[in-house]
Amino acid sequence: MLETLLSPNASNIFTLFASLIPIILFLFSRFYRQKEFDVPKYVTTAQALLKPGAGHSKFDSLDDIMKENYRMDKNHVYKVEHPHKDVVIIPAKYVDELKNLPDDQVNFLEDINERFLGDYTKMLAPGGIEDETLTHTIKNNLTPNLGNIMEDMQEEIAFAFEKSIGECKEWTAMYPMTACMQISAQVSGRIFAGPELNRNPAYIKTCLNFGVEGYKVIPAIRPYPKFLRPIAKYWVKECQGPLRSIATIKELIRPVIEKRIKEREKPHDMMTWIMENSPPGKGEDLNWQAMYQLQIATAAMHTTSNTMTHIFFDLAANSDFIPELREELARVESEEPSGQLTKTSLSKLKKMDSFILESQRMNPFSSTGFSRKIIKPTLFSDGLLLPSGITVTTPVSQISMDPSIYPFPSTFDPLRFFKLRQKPGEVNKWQYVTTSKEHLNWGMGVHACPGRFFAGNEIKMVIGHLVREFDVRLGERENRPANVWTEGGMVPDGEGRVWLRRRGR
Ligand code: HEM
Repeated sequence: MLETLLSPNASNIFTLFASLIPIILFLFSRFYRQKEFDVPKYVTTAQALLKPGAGHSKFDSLDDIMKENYRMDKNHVYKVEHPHKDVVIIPAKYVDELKNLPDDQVNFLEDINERFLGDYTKMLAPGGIEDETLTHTIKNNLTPNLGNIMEDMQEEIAFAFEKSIGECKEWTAMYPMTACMQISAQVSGRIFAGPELNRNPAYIKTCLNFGVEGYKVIPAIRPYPKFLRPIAKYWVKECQGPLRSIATIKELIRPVIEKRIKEREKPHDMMTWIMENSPPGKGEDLNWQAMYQLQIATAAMHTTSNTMTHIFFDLAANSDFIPELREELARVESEEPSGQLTKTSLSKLKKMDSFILESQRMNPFSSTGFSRKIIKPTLFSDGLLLPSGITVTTPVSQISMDPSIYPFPSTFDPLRFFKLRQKPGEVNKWQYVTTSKEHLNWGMGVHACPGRFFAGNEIKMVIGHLVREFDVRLGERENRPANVWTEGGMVPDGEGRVWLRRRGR
C-alpha cells in the first residue's frame, strides 16, 4: 500500500489525498470544538427541522428567540444560529468594555468579511480588510465639509423630487421605497461622485444594484468549503454580478477621473478626497476608485433610503403631527438671513430630529447590531471570558422596545426624544446621531457609523422638503405598511404606498 501511494502518478496522489481527508476533517473538528463557547443555543423551528440533533424549538424566527430571551433576562448570554456561524448574543452592558478595544483584539471588519464574503461579493475596500481610507475620508473630509455641500444637496433634492415624485396636484398614491432609493442615490451620488455622474441612470442603477448582486453571491458560494471557493468563483455564475458592476463603474468614472487629473480646482466630493487620501499611485487608479465608489454606495444608499421610507410611512400614519414639524421648519428657516436651511439650522430642528429618531427606534434595520469578531480572548470586568474566534452581537431591536428605557415602547411618540432632551444634561444624549447603549442603531465606539452626520443631514433636508411641499397621508382604510423581516434584517415594505398632494402656497 505504501509503495503504491509513493509511486508518483496522478491517481495515486489522488488516493493519498483522499485517504488523508478523514484525518484532516477530524483535526479541523477538534480545532473548532475547542473554540466552542459554552452558552445555551436557541434555534428556530425551521433550523430544528433541518438539523434533527438540534432539538425542539417553539420559535418562528430569530427575532422571536431574542424577544423571549430579552423578556426572561436581558443580561443573559446565549447563541443563535446564523447561516455563516453561531453568533453569541451579549447584553448591551458589555458594549462599553468592547467598543474601543483595538482591532487586533475585537474586530468589526473581520465580522463583516465573514458574513459578506468580501473576496466574492467585493463588498470590501480595495486595499483589503485593513484599508481604512473610506472611514478616514468620511471623518476628515466629508463631515467637516457638511456646511459647504448643503447647497449642492438642496439643489439635488429639489431635482430628485421632481423626477421621482412629480407634481401630485391632487392626492396621488406613490411608493416611497422606489422614490427614496432614487432620491438617496442621486443626492448622495452628487457628493460621492460629483455632478457629471449622479444623475446618470447607469451610475444610479449600478450603485443600487451592487449590494443586491452581492447578496446573491453569499448563498451561492458559501456552501463550498473555504479552500474550494477561490476556484468555485469561476463557475458560480452569481460571482460575476459584482465584477460586472465594477467594470461598469470603471467605464463611467474614466472620463471624470481623466478630467480631474488635469483640473487644478477639483470639486469638493468623495471622489476628489479619496484621490487625495489614497496611497501614492492609487487615487487615480480606475479600479481603486470604482471599488471605493461602490463601497460607499453600499454603506450609504440603501441604509439611507430605507430610513427615509420608514419616515414617509410614519409621517403618513401620524399626519396630524405634520403641521408641528412645518411650524418648526418655517421658524428655523426664517431665522436664517438666506431663508434657507444651513448646517447650523438643521441642528435646531429638534422636533424633526425626535421624529426621525423615533422612526429609527421602531424600525431598526436588523434585530442585532454592534457585531464584532473576537480575535484574542477577551475578559470582562465581571469575569465573563469571550474566547477567540466567536462573533458577538447585541439585541438592538429588543433594546429599542425595552419599556424600562422607553415607556410604552409600542406607541409611536413623535416627541419622545424631544421631551427627553429637555432633561438637564440630556440635550445631546437623545439626538438622532448620538450613539449610546440605549440606541445602538449606529453601532458604537471606534467603528460607529462615520456617515451618520451626513445621513442625518440628508434625511432632515429630504423630510423638510417633503413636509414643506406636500401634504402626506395614508390611503382610506389603509394602515402603515408592515415591515418585512429578511434573513439579514428588517426592511420597509417595497410595495407599501402613501398619498401625497402638493400644497398650495
Ligand atoms: C441611515 C443611514 C445609515 C445607517 C442606519 C448606518 C448604520 C451603520 C452601522 C450600524 C454601522 C456599524 C457600526 C458599528 O457596528 O459600530 C455602520 C458603519 C459604517 N457606515 Fe453607516 N449607516 C448609515 C449611513 C451611512 C452613510 C451615509 C455612510 C457614508 C457616507 C456610511 C458609512 C459607513 C462606514 C464606512 C461604516 C464602517 C465604519 C468602520 O469601518 O469603522 N453609513 N453604519
